[in-house]
Amino acid sequence: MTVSAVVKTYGRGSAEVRALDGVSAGIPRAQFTAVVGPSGSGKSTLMHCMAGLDLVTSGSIVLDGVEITELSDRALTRLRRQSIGFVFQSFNLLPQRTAYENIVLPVTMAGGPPNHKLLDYLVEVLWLASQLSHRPAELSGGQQQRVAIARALVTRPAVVFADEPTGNLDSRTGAEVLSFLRRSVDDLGRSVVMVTQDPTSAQYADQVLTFEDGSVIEIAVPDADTEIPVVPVIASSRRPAGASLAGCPS
Ligand SMILES: Nc1ncnc2c1ncn2[C@@H]1O[C@H](COP(=O)(O)OP(=O)(O)OP(=O)(O)O)[C@@H](O)[C@H]1O
Repeated sequence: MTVSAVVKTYGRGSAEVRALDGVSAGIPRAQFTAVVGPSGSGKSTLMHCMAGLDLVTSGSIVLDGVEITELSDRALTRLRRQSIGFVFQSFNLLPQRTAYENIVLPVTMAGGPPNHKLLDYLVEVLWLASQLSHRPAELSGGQQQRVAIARALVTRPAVVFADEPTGNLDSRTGAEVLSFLRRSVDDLGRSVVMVTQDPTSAQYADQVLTFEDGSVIEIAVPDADTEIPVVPVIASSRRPAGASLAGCPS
């Protein structure tokens, strides 16, 4: 995904806010990109524009060769359903549906059957086997976020956008969630873009875009040899060697 000279303004005249002030950045395929910066610097606005949830004022955003800023509403909706997965701070699960129904919802809404090999894999690595029949209110925050990650990955999207995915979790549970996002890059070849205010979360990323006042002021590549925090079961290195998904359809 390539973002070129993107400007996004809200309001007019003296009330105009320039949320994005000519942002350019590459989002490499099958890599984990973290977007960091102070509150109000434009991180969420960029993510909403990249996900086709908000229109740019000017500039270009290309996903898999498609200029998404020129798509119709209908085409954008299709793009979001087929090519984009979302993970939100507040989980956004449907309260009346079970964990299983929430996970497969994007596939059933598109009229297709779920890919059972992928589904089995997601349920196993996200430790959800014993929670599938539970409703969200019966799950912990970490369990709900793991359901949301499975839901985001079940359509095999080109990009997963995660907006403060650990914001409502304690640090240990947050580390688990970050490890799962890391694995969705390493094991399933997904591209992940995560907005976060937490600098330690950015340690899980391959590249870190730092925002200030609507502009990217730094693009950094964290040291690949840096150890990231250890969480149970999941390996501690940036590229976990254990429990790989060999043979799992990506
Ligand atoms: N719908 C909107 N209408 C008007 N102004 C907006 C709107 N959305 C965002 N803004 C403004 O655009 C700027 C960037 O906001 P944005 O939410 O992208 O920042 P952020 O870095 O994601 O902040 P936070 O970390 O607090 O979520 C801010 O000045 C914000 O007030």
